[in-house]
Amino acid sequence: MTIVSSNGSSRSESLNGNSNSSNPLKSTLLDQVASRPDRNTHNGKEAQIKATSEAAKEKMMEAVYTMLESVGEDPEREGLLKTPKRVAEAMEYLTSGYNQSLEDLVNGAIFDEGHNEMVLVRDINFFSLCEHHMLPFMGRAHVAYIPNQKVVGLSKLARIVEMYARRLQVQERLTRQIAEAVQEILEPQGVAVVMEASHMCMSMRGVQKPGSWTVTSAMIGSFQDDQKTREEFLNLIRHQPNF
Ligand SMILES: Nc1nc2c(ncn2[C@@H]2O[C@H](COP(=O)(O)OP(=O)(O)OP(=O)(O)O)[C@@H](O)[C@H]2O)c(=O)[nH]1
Ligand SMILES: [Zn+2]
Repeated sequence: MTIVSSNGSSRSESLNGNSNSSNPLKSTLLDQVASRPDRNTHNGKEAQIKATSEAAKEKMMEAVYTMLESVGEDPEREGLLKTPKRVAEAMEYLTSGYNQSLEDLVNGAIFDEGHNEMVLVRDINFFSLCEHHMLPFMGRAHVAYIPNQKVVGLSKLARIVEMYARRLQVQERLTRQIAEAVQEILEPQGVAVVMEASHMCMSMRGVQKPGSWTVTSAMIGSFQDDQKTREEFLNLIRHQPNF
């Protein structure tokens, strides 16, 4: 369920899971992943995910040069001479999540601890780009899971957020991809992800509502099926730490 709150005013308490809780978890997830590729399909085929090549970088620089001309600037003036290169490098970094894989990122940091209580990493800052305007949206992610004996290195949860955020995204898909990735690597009893973000395409332009923020959630397994577990998670992400 997605909650959109304008100017921080009306954050709802009722983050419910979606309606497919009766299906076997694994096959449901596989179906969901298959029907929700990282990038839009093109002519029915999934786009190839590959590292930015030198040729691609050159094309990006040419495009920036053209944009500078198109806004009436002189791309040859001193202050703008290096701008196409800078923008191309910035874009390469901001979309670097396309070149990462879950396997490399986790790097085997999965430990059999026999721990079965909730693990939550809160307030993971993230920056992403919306796929509609290629403008930033940024905020905080909260990622929790209830282990099934196995736990993952804590930093890996933040790295998963980072990998999917460094792509062209919509917030709902980003939230779901993070939850599915944790499900895939750990097969835990449940996963919950909440993301709170502010979209520059709604602040700097368009509807121009600075201060509005969007909350999205993805709940899997026990977080979806058990209201108490979900409430415990929601209370924990609201709790103010004393340090
Ligand atoms: N659901 C969702 N929508 C998003 C996200 N990021 C941007 N958008 C929206 O994508 C929509 C694109 O709408 P369009 O009408 O095609 O584009 P537009 O004319 O630029 O729309 P406005 O932003 O309303 O000016 C806008 O409503 C954006 O607010 C996101 O992460 N999730
Ligand atoms: Zn946008």
